[in-house]
Amino acid sequence: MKKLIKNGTIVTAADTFSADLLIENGIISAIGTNLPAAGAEIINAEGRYVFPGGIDPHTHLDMPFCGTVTKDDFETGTIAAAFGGTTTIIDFCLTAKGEPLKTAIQTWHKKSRDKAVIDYGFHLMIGEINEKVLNELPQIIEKEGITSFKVFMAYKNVFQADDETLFRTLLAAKELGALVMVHAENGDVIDFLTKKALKEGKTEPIYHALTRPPEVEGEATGRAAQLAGLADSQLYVVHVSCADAVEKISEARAKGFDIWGETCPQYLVLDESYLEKPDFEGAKYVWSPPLREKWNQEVLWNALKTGQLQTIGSDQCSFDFKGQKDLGRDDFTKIPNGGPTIEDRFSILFSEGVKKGRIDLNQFVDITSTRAAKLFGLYPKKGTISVGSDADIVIFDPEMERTLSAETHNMAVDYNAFEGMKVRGEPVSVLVRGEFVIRDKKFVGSPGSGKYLKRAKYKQNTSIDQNETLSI
Ligand SMILES: NC(=O)NCCC(=O)O
Ligand SMILES: [Zn+2]
Ligand SMILES: [Zn+2]
Repeated sequence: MKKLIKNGTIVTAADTFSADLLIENGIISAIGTNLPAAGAEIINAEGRYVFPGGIDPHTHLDMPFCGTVTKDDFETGTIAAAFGGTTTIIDFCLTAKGEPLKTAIQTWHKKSRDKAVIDYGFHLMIGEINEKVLNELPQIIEKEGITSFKVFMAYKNVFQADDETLFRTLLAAKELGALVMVHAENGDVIDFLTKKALKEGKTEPIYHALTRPPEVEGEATGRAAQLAGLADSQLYVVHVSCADAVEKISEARAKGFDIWGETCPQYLVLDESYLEKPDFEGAKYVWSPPLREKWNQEVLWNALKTGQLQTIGSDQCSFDFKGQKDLGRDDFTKIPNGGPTIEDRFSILFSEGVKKGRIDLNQFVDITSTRAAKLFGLYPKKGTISVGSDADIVIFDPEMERTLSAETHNMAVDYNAFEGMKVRGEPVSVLVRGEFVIRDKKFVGSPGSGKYLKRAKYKQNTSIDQNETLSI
């Protein structure tokens, strides 16, 4: 059905202006005033911002990890994402050594197909590089439209890949048109430090942070950047948590390397002291990389403002406190790493970023949506408000207040990492391809309505201006 969003303030990464928006067949068909209203449902957005739907480029839904499986699956996770103003996610498809990549992708399709309520794509984990993998990659790009690969430099004996694998992945990605993402922490050094800590009887959650100091993130970030430079390839560093890593990304960018960085809401507003909460509550705040000393937060905000970091991913990877985080009560290395963040990514960035003057409104849109669309081959179908784009829209009340809490959140987990935090600015209604998924703060979507997105290839050094229309 035709819809006309009237009287709102449209905000893109480049502009802020008052105009109406006509939606036909799921696409934005006109932007302007005095648009033809005949037969259209009128939606009044007076006093509200009209943003392009958020794109969360970093989620782990229904993912086996640390001896358990993340609590949120593609249904609960995408419903929560939609409440939070996100209309597209890109989830990490795990692979296993020796198993065809295609099998892993089929598993991820099965997990998501009948459940997602918003659109979604996959990044593909690369754990090994051999002839079989190299033969499969071109088809994965062409047929599946998966144009980003993920290499873990940490989680020794689980996901960690060696430098040869990373380097060869960078070379393959350059040739094939994919973006290489890295979890940049030195897994070997962490392995040594964690074993040493346990030997010394240090078992509490805080030792998770103390055995993964900023230097191990800075070192791995610098190493990955150098290898990307040597391969003349492209690199995206996920979940940047500290000044050491920002510095390495900035240095590499200053040399002209094609390098991008993402941070996450938890690193912007939480700090290392949370891991010291009594009664094992610190386990709720176990992320890798870990939360850092508070002063790092302003470094991250400043990097977003100045463009040294370009995106915000939730790194949604939720585990219940009871029954899952509990696994590590006597040994911090057994605490499942990750937390519930998919729902609050957008609001935290708006409230703490725009409302506190750390970033402006257009930067907010760029960081939460447009830049990820450009980097991951979705622009301009996704990530902006323009004629011909998918009508993925967030109608946002900039003054509405909410207190983040497990009692009211829509994620499936039994705690909220930001419990008690007050945010100002909230999505009121959210549309995906012209259909309401959230309407006046109520879920009205349906599981399985989310569409799998085949993504365009990465174009080196041009992603910022990548402007072609995609036929997906
Ligand atoms: N970040 C985290 O602690 N958990 C999710 C997996 C990952 O991204 O490393
Ligand atoms: Zn990671
Ligand atoms: Zn992650």
